[in-house]
Amino acid sequence: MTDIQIAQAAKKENIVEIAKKLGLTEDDIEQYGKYKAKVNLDVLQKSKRPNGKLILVTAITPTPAGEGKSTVTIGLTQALNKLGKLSAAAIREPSLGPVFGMKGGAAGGGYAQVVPMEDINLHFTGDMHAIGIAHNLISACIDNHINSGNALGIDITKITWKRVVDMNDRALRNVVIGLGGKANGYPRQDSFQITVGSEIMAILCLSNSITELKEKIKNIVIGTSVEGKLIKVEDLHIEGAVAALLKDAIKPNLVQTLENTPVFIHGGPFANIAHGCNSILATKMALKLTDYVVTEAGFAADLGAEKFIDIKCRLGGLKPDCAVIVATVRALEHHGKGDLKAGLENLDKHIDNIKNKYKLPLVVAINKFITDTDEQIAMIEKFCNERGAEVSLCEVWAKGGEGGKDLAEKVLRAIDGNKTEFDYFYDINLTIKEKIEKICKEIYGADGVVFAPATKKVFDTIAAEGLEKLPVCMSKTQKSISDNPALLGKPTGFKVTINDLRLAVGAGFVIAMAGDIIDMPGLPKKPSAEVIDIDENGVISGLF
Ligand SMILES: Nc1ncnc2c1ncn2[C@@H]1O[C@H](COP(=O)(O)OP(=O)(O)O)[C@@H](O)[C@H]1O
Ligand SMILES: O=COP(=O)(O)O
Repeated sequence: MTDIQIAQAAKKENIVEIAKKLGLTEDDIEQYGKYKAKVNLDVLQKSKRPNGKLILVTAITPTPAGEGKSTVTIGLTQALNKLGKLSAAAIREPSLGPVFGMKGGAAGGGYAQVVPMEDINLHFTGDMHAIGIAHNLISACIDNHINSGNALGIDITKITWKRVVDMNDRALRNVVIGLGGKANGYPRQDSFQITVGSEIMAILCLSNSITELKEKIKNIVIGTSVEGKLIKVEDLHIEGAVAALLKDAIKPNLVQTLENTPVFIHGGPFANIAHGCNSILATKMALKLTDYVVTEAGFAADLGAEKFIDIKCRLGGLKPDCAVIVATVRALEHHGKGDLKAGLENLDKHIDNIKNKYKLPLVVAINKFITDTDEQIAMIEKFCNERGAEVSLCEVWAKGGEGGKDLAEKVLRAIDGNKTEFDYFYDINLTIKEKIEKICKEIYGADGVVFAPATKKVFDTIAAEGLEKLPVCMSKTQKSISDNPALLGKPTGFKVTINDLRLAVGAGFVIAMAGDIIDMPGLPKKPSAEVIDIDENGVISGLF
């Protein structure tokens, strides 16, 4: 059976029953049909439970299909519940870009899925659309302000705020707007990014309250004036309207796994162009209501995990208790150019980073595919044992929670035996340049960093505006630990090139654009859109 067939055959429980497992009543949730709900933020104050433990699921450097972080995250929370532990997953909402592109959905796979998967992978509860409209309201107000006399003196060649759409559409990377004469405004170059790369998405994911959400929106920098002054959303007096559009989106969503265990889904930033983690609010809510929260951060440990620690945990006051690194035979063979043993060096680097840089106890989860042989699995297990890394053969895709019990037991032991004192990877008092250099040298293994001439002006602004103490959001390819997609395995002898810096003052970080990373993906030659369909009864097919 395909993922969607398994999901559609699932025996779902009414979302009120799932909420009850968390000690929530119908007054604590706002139902979106029988199987979806939003959870009211006051639950965070009402729950008197001590915080649960936080487990981060990350991965080795993935193939384009992904190596199973969402699948293992969902399977692990299913397994913990099977062991009698009250556990919830906290994951990101899928973007329509990959759903209609190549990668497919992000609701797990096999017998480790969140349901209703077609809702979750399509419009869900509308958060992605709300985030997009909130973002584009700012864009419309910028052009309207300029068209109405430009009292702020916005330099139309230095507007850094783009427009968004939640779709992979390369044709929108560089556009000209305002054509057709005076009645239509004024012509200027503009650009679209995919909604999940929007600073509004980051703000929604990194806010601890609606008050903080509004404050962050006020601080969004949209560009500079002709005198070089930073122009912020508050200068346009629209932060209230932008926040109002997010009145429902700010509330975390509650759904369930195939085994009727609770899952929070909230926010969906990619981890190559953005910080790659689900929201602080959903994670805090899950921690308040359960004993073990399993969350995931996008792509590999050099991207999502680093930003989970240095951005999400730092801004949310969160402390992870254990990390799971998902490894697969196919990805390791990919890194070894067909030679699994050679590809193990990629796993080696990620184990080193998590153990010695992020200082977290870890378990390697071998996400078993039906094509894997016993010899291949044994080779990975032997490598981990020699490395002193705990390892578990994870079969949650094929067996659901039952296939994740060994992993769950090893994670519980790793948490109980954890003696390390968690700390962020870098000192926030370093300069932005020092933070970038520390990440590139120690996490990526670079010999050094080259800053393109275009970054100098931004560094000057960072210094002049007192922004040095912000965290850094590294934006780079997910295909390599370096900034060069062609460098597989554990690259050495390379430098990282920072081509651009962007001020995400609202979200609270500086984005460092490394290599040729772009924030509007394109569709593949054969997009998944060609196989997705709906029948007369409204049954969707082709989603995966
Ligand atoms: N063990 C497995 N066997 C077969 N397919 C799998 C397995 N694990 C994951 N997949 C599939 O691989 C794709 C990526 O899995 P996903 O969990 O979304 O990865 P990630 O979250 O790391 O991107 C999905 O289509 C999923 O169904
Ligand atoms: O941002 C990317 O996330 P995945 O690794 O789940 O595709």
